[in-house]
Amino acid sequence: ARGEASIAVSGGSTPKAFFEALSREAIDWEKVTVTLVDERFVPADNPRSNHLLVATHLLKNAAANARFLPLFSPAASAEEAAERATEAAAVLAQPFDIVVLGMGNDGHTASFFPGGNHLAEALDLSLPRRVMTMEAEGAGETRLTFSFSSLQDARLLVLHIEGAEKKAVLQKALAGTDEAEMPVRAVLNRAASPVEIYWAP
Ligand SMILES: O=C(O)[C@H](O)[C@@H](O)[C@H](O)[C@H](O)COP(=O)(O)O
Repeated sequence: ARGEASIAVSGGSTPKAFFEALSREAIDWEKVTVTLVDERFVPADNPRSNHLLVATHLLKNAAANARFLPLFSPAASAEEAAERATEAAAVLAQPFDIVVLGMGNDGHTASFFPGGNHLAEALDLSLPRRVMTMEAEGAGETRLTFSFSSLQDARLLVLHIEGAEKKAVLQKALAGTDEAEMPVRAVLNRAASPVEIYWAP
């Protein structure tokens, strides 16, 4: 419809089967830009890299022709890499056509972790679309993440989760409003776009 499309996907273990299936979809992938909701601040050859995950499971078959916009770059600091990613992402039409979020058992989504050093800022809708850094107890390495303002008005906003434990975590998130405790609540309660929840056993 617009001659191009963008999709921001999450990393972690949940999306692998989804990526494998999507990679075989016969669409005009050369008009699609794939990017990441968030990334670990590691190079693409590091097993913790979400770029590596997407390259392995999605950017192949029909989807090999898609454009990919990484968040990581070998900058002197995560902050510098975040600034570069923000500039690179600015060429994409806004809002994202599709955003696919995961959720951790601690109620994080993207890299919006409970206790994250930039969590309040990340969830502040008065701040512009950007890629920013995040550090938190449960995050492992420093993260690069799109802000909530970048993600919350996607034309299609999806929360993709699997298993009984995450179903219980989702129920707990839906039962409360404290976003510092469970940052996924920002998506569930304040996103401009309706959230389509896909749960598999
Ligand atoms: O970089 C990441 O890890 C993801 O973006 C993160 O937000 C993920 O969606 C959740 O941690 C769920 O991960 P699992 O699918 O592995 O449970």
